[in-house]
Amino acid sequence: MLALEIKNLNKKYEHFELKDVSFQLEKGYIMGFIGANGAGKTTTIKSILNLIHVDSGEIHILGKNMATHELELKQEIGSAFGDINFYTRSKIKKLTNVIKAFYHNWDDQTYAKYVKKFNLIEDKKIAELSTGMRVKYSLALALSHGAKLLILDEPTSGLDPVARDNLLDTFQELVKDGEISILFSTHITSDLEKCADYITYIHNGQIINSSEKEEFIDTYRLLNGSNDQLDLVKDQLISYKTNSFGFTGLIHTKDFDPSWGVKSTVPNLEEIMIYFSKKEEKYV
Ligand SMILES: Nc1ncnc2c1ncn2[C@@H]1O[C@H](COP(=O)(O)OP(=O)(O)OP(=O)(O)O)[C@@H](O)[C@H]1O
Repeated sequence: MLALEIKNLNKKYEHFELKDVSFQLEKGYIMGFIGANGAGKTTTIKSILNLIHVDSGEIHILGKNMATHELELKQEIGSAFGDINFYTRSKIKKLTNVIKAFYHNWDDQTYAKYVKKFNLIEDKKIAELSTGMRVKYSLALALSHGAKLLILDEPTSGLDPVARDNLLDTFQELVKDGEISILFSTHITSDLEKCADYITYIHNGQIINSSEKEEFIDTYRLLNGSNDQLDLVKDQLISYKTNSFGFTGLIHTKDFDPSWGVKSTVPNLEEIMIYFSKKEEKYV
């Protein structure tokens, strides 16, 4: 079953456009949503949650159309935005009491369990919480109302390495039973190397690749060669950089011909993102 299916999403701003964004997330898995600053991650996430009006496209969550089942589906979705400060002067305890009234499946025991697990102090005001605590509080709320799909916008940005690692462990624990699915955006590629099952990569408002992590990486090769070899392969490269020894460039595996005799390695996610960002300035 699909936890999330996005079909041909289009949204135009004056200087930016989401173009035919489509991807899907299988239930019980973690998908990392990556892209450079301004690539369209938050716009996509807000579109999924119906927080902004889209020009066209369809969102299906747990098999139901978001446009026609929004109220019902909001019960099943938990979301967190790394940078949103909501009701900052309220204490956790008070805010929880307001929020829980909106959810049919709210469970006080589950909430108490996560407050303890995440070391949340209920007498603290939201303004007093660290970035990591805010994300954890959002997660505690989502899990206490039985959310089956977590949509998290940069939940790990602003966290120190230890807090990030803990949060990623929590994500893996949450999906273990196959009931909960997580879509989270990030530009920290090591987060994905650690815990994502699937990766969706957005670049300039368009989905470049959405696939299982190993398959995603296997789509590309990094080539290293001399300047003479560069002349041979240039046209096939996504982009390349030159240095005093020759060149390094990214290529689609399907376009790579071993008979060229050019050294090839498997890139990491960071290298893939870097060379895609150079695509527009190809032949620099
Ligand atoms: N309300 C808006 N009106 C006009 N343009 C907007 C609006 N919201 C976002 N944009 C533009 O859309 C583009 C994509 O922004 P978005 O926030 O989706 O990127 P992002 O991938 O989440 O980036 P980051 O990693 O920096 O958070 C940016 O160029 C941004 O300026």
